[in-house]
Amino acid sequence: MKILVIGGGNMGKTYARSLLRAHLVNQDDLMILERQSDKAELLRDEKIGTIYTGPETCLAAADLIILAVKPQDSGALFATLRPQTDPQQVYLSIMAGVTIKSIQEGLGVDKVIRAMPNLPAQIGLGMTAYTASDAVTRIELVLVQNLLNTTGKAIYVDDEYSIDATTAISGSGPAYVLYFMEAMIEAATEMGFNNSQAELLVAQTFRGAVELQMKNDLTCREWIERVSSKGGTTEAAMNTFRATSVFEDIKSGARAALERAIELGRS
Ligand SMILES: NC(=O)C1=CN([C@@H]2O[C@H](COP(=O)(O)OP(=O)(O)OC[C@H]3O[C@@H](n4cnc5c(N)ncnc54)[C@H](O)[C@@H]3O)[C@@H](O)[C@H]2O)C=CC1
Ligand SMILES: O=C(O)[C@@H]1CCC=N1
Repeated sequence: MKILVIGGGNMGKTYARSLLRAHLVNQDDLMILERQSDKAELLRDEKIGTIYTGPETCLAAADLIILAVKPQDSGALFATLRPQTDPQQVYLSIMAGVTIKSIQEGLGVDKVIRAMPNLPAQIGLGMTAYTASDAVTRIELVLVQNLLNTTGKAIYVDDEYSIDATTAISGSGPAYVLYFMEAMIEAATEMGFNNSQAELLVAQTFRGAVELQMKNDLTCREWIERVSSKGGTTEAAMNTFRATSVFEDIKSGARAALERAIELGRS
């Protein structure tokens, strides 16, 4: 099976590297199409498959095509691919917002899987949700599931609204978490730690809290209670947080991401 990744940016490279690392494909069967020649040149140095800057020779040779360009670039991409697409090909899109219907219409194909991964896929700790058009066979779906599993965990969802909602939670979510980390790192440096001490204190705290939450069946609130001593320091911090709208603000941010995903699907 030959795989073509279109878009050699953050996510396209992540998929190419994961597929090779997991031995799901070998160098000879992996192609990357990256329109920017300077980026294409850097990709060639990485030895992650054969690199192309135009679709002419690579598209027809591919059985599975991963669409990893920005949603705003999808219309122009579809126009260049459409004359050479083949209905037997399976298209896996990771573009935020772009609907299965618009991919089918834009490319003149039926077999489309829409997935929403996230950046930790780079280190095998990604979270992906995916769904598929009716034309995708069970075997093709399992194949793509195996591919997604090389980047972390993956769940199948029934509808595209859930893909947009996944975008708002786990797709964009790493940025929310890193923003919280950034604030804590800044607080630590203001308290006198140097940058690397501050980063270690904060990163290890996040790692520990996440592992606790994932390995045990307590809720976040129950864990917060276990950290908080009556009249202690955590309580002082939590009371300050609760006196502000930070909790609701985080939810508003996630909702704004959902609205934007839906909007991207309309444009
Ligand atoms: N960055 C992230 O954390 C996540 C991104 N996504 C989705 O993944 C997609 C890619 O995102 P990134 O990798 O971050 O973007 P990026 O900007 O790093 O990479 C996109 C690449 O596509 C190339 N490209 C654009 N049009 C092209 C064309 N017609 N032919 C060939 N190459 C073309 C660009 O030159 C660029 O190198 C987006 O649709 C985004 O919604 C999904 C989940 C997480
Ligand atoms: O910000 C974005 O639009 C993409 C989708 C999820 C993460 N990055």
